[in-house]
Amino acid sequence: MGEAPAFLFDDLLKGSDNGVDFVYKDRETTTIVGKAKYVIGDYDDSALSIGVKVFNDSLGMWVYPTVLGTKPNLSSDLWTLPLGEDRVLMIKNGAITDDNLWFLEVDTPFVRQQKKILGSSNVVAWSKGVMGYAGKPIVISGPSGVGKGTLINKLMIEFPSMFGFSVSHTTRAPREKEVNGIHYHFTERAVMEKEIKDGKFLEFASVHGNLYGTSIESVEVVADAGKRCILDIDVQGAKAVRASSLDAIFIFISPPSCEDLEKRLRSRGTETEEQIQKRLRNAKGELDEGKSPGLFDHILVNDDLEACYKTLKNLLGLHESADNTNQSVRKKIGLPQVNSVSKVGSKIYLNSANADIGNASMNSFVLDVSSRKGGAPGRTRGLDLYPVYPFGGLANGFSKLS
Ligand SMILES: Nc1ncnc2c1ncn2[C@@H]1O[C@H](COP(=O)(O)OP(=O)(O)OP(=O)(O)O)[C@@H](O)[C@H]1O
Ligand SMILES: Nc1nc2c(ncn2[C@@H]2O[C@H](COP(=O)(O)O)[C@@H](O)[C@H]2O)c(=O)[nH]1
Repeated sequence: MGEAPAFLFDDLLKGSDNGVDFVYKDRETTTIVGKAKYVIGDYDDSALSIGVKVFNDSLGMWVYPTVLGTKPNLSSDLWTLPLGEDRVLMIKNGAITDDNLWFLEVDTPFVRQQKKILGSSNVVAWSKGVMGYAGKPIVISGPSGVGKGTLINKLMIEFPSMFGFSVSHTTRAPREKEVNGIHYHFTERAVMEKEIKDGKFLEFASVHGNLYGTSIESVEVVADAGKRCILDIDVQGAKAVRASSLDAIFIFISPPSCEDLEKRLRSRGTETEEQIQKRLRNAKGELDEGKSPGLFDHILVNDDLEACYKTLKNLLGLHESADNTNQSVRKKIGLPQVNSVSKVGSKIYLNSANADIGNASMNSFVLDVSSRKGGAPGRTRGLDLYPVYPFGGLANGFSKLS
């Protein structure tokens, strides 16, 4: 039996409180967070996605912020409400299950970090809400040739529906068997630099003379597929991600010796002698940095490949060999057409116009955001949505996420 809502059903039907705003015909909602007023809607006829503008009190004018992350598609039937001091929750009425809950982050650690990078105080970021948890993203780092890619491939082959690879961008030339969009997004330096300036990257670094980076989209694409994201990035990138709001597990792969590392780089046969020397020189610094306190959660020595893979699986909690341990427990329930929204603590009560007091179980929903995790970049996980009877209690057959 669930917890009784701490209010009367009539309050729900009255709707708007706690800063909740609804749009149907006016085409935009207004939500006040702190001292700023955020207007969300489809006020721009030429746009394909939902627009955001902010009333800046100190300037006394409207500003159009840089909007990061995948933007929600247009909808003129929206609810918005503030969630704390750092984000706005947006509910798209009648949208498909995976597109109905969105968070506009206005002052989260990620947004603050991006404001610094972009040198602008007008930055916001969208993050799509998903039910349940997919496991935390995994950052795998270590010197070139240590076997990161080999270990990641083994995971992806054994657990294809659980893991997704974050496809990085790079300015280096493709190797013989590398495919654009699968191994990397191969790109021109000028294009990548422009995209970095536009705030499209979670992290980027100059590695062995080329530019490499993880775009926000590459992490989001994996999260959207309900998979756990694996990032293969260098130590500088790992540091940047550690400093970001991406809640990840950080694993450093170390070689048994520098001689073994050299042998592996040579046996791979993908680099020129000059490039091998450069990678080996850089490896020394990376091996020292790998030991930096607080940076990596786990350090694995990749001596015997099978033994190292087994240790990796154990620390990721993958004791079974079949791909049947999908940690994503996303519940797929659709929302009714919501006609009133009310917020009590971290629970948002959603009611349909068709609510029939006698049989309202499927018309009254609680969206519980108390176990919310993650956020931009990526997705906001850990949401729970369950139908309730108007005077308390969970509807039959549903359990709360715990
Ligand atoms: N434990 C191991 N023992 C021997 N060889 C290994 C081991 N692990 C990986 N290798 C081999 O070492 C070479 C380099 O491995 P891999 O390409 O996976 O390294 P990497 O860390 O991904 O390198 P980069 O950072 O340059 O992409 C490959 O030829 C691979 O087959
Ligand atoms: N900081 C980042 N480092 C990255 C990214 N993608 C890959 N890498 C690292 O670069 C080196 C070299 O890779 P290679 O494919 O040229 O051998 C290696 O250490 C990778 O981990 C990234 O997006 N960001």
